[in-house]
Amino acid sequence: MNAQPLPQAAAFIIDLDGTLVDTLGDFVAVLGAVFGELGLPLVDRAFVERTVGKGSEHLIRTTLAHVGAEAALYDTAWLRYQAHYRQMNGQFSAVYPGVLEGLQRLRALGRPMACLTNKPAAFARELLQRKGLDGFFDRVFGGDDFERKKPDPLPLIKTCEALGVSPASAWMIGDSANDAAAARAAGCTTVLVRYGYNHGEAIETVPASQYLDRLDQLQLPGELSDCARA
Ligand SMILES: O=C(O)COP(=O)(O)O
Ligand SMILES: [Mg+2]
Repeated sequence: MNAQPLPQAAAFIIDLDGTLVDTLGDFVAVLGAVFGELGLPLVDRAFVERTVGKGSEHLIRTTLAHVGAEAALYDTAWLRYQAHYRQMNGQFSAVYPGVLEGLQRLRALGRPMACLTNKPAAFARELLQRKGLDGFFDRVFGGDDFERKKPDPLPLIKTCEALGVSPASAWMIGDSANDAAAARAAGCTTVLVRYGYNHGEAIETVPASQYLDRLDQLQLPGELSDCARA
């Protein structure tokens, strides 16, 4: 139970991978294609699931290190990764149950909405469009739009600025400790989904105001019961 009343949500900022779309299949397919071309061992799905969420550069570097490849292969791997990702983006991905309904409900509230991901912005915009989710967002920002990525608060602070709201009145909905750390440091309210990728850790180890099994189960102030609050 939390004695502090939850702030009203003046804006919603929502993560992409692991929150709106299950993109693990895309990451596994793209890494498989790149590592196959480079003659490197392939990594399994569980490894990729633990490693996504901190941007493509981090994923490639960590995967190269994991298979014992030379770090000097990074530049080639990054170029091949982008080429394959462009081809496969969204092909092995699915929108999570409850996302469409949840976004429709939030959109109907008439408050500004942004998608904020560590994925490169071009891939993020293309994926949202391919999955029919682009129309819900006033702004979409990716990992290469700002100087630093989540868990740094900068992307959230800049997104709030772009939406014209203060961080203290914005709600960040994500799937990982990365999202929560950025939200906490920016001063946003944190909501976490239980079904995404939290670096191999149980999501409820990460402090949040609400944990959701589906996006359409988000409870807004006025609807919140004490037990729904962390
Ligand atoms: O690491 C990525 O590429 C994407 O991560 P995010 O959408 O969960 O921020
Ligand atoms: Mg995520």
